[in-house]
Amino acid sequence: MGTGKKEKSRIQRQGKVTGDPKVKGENFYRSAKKIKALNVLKEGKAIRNKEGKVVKAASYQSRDVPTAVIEPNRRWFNNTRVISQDTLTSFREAIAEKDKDPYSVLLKSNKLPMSLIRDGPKDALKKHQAKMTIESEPFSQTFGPKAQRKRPKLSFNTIGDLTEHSEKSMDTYQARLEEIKLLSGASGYGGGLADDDVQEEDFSVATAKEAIFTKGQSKRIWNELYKVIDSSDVILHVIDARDPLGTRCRHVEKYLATEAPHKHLIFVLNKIDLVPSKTAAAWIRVLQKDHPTCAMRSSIKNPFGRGSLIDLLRQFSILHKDRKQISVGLVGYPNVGKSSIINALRGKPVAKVAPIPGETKVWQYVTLMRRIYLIDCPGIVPPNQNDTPQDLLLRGVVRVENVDNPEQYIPAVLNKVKPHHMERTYELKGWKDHIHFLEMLARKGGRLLKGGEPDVDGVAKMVLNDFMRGKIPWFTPAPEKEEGETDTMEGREGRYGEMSKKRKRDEDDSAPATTPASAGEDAKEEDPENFAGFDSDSDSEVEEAAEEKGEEKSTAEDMIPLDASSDEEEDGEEEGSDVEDDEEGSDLDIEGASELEESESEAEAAPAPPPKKQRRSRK
Ligand SMILES: Nc1nc2c(ncn2[C@@H]2O[C@H](COP(=O)(O)OP(=O)(O)OP(=O)(O)O)[C@@H](O)[C@H]2O)c(=O)[nH]1
Repeated sequence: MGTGKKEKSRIQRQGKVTGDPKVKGENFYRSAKKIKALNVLKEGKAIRNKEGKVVKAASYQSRDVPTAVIEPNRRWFNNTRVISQDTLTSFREAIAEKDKDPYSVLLKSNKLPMSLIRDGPKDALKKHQAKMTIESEPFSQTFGPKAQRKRPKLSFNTIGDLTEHSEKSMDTYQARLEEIKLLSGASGYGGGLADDDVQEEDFSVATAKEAIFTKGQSKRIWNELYKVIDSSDVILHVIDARDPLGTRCRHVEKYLATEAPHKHLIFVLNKIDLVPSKTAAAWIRVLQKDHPTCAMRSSIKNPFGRGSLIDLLRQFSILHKDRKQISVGLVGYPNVGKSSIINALRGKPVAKVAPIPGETKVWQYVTLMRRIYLIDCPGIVPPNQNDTPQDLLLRGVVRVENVDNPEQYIPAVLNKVKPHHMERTYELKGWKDHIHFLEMLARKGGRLLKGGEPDVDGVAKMVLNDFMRGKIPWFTPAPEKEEGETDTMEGREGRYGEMSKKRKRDEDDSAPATTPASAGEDAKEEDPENFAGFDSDSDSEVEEAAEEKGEEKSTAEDMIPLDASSDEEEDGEEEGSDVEDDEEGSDLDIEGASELEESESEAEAAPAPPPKKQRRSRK
């Protein structure tokens, strides 16, 4: 016997005609619904009185709720797990420990009850209590003569007072705005800012700054940053090894921790060839407490740390196997070497590198491997009221040629660099103050103005450039070691580092070395394997020379605007990059945005992320 359909066709086939509905097949079995309906009929009809009114309703007509005990069952609450308080506590502790550890990654955190872990029982209780207070406080306690709640102190009682107050504060605000505009050089809007731009600026800073000291703070640059962060799965925060705290951008760290905790943040301590290896190691120790940290010397010919960084990125790409590719964004202060890292990783000049800040104008994509894309971001400077122009200048944020009275920053340079390093670098001795130093230097180099006056301004700019480009050795010592930490700064006296013996020997024997290569020798001496120093024809030197000659610097020849349709270009013939030999494949391409829509001078001190839909996303 088959199913209804089969049975029907069998009957038809055999030519049997049957009127018997009981034959197995269609309608043979009664459904549960039908059985229920039949049972209702069995239970009898309603009892009616003589007049035909219902005295006792039939069971199917009754509206009484039947008394029944339902056995409780955990399965009612779908997808729940019941665990004891102890298990919850130990789970909470274990996960919180993993969550804090920068070296472990919590994948699929959305499947874990993270609110239980993050808020903790006490916080949750407090929140609940606060809510309850608001909800349960009776009207009489809140308002009226017996009110217990404190009244807010308002300086006005009527709506008229309020209007007057707001008008007054608007007037003072405008007056203050005018005053700051005058002080900041944007007076009469002759500072090159359009009327609207000036309106947009946040002049809440306590001290007026020259416009050039707001570089890297414009709304456009911060929009670029948020675009890069949005599009990246891994963020490489590039830090200058000479001033790790100064070039550490805590704003980005905080933003990632609160807004995008699923993105991986890695510190890359760049330019380690310019600091002694022990200092680099000490800073790595400090930084890696917060996030995984890699050390880099970004040179195409002689890089350091390239292999381990590529390995790390590969691990992240394996971690996100489900994705077609991962994007790695490089962010950080201007001139810390973001583009140089990209070039070092690729093993050839693909991104524009220059010894001047603000060379990268817009974000650009570079393919490292088939599954790993790199995104270069323009240098950003988090606005900080405590940062003086001097701090910003010495961090390399500002282009020295644009600075007025550069000699005013020389005392800070002399303060940061050990005197004998200055003496060796410039072969000078016995200056009384910074002006005397500049005059001596100008006379020595024959940099004289009309009438034999020393060109103090020009020499001061040269010294500032030498300071920023690593020609003058300097670095910030790492904080004191904690108990149990082995690496020390022994043998180094004072606040700032000593030159290595080898460098001293070299310089005794020959002319003073004033190149980054020589600064790199410090590290080389201490750890010859790791810190081989830049070659004499290193990037910075080549570029500097090119800059002096007015030549074009190394750039990506084939910069394609981001919006351009060619998303992936095959470029498998390049040499010198073992990245290309990656088993993943070798489709290498570069994309860059060439158009620069807005002027960078539009400084805005509030780098809040724009709404996501406004950011230009590549995805
Ligand atoms: N000595 C040394 N110099 C480096 C290193 N990395 C970069 N530089 C130099 O630092 C300067 C700035 O490098 P860039 O790669 O242009 O820096 P950036 O962060 O991209 O700068 P922006 O375009 O302003 O964002 C260049 O002169 C590089 O040669 C390094 O590891 N060691």
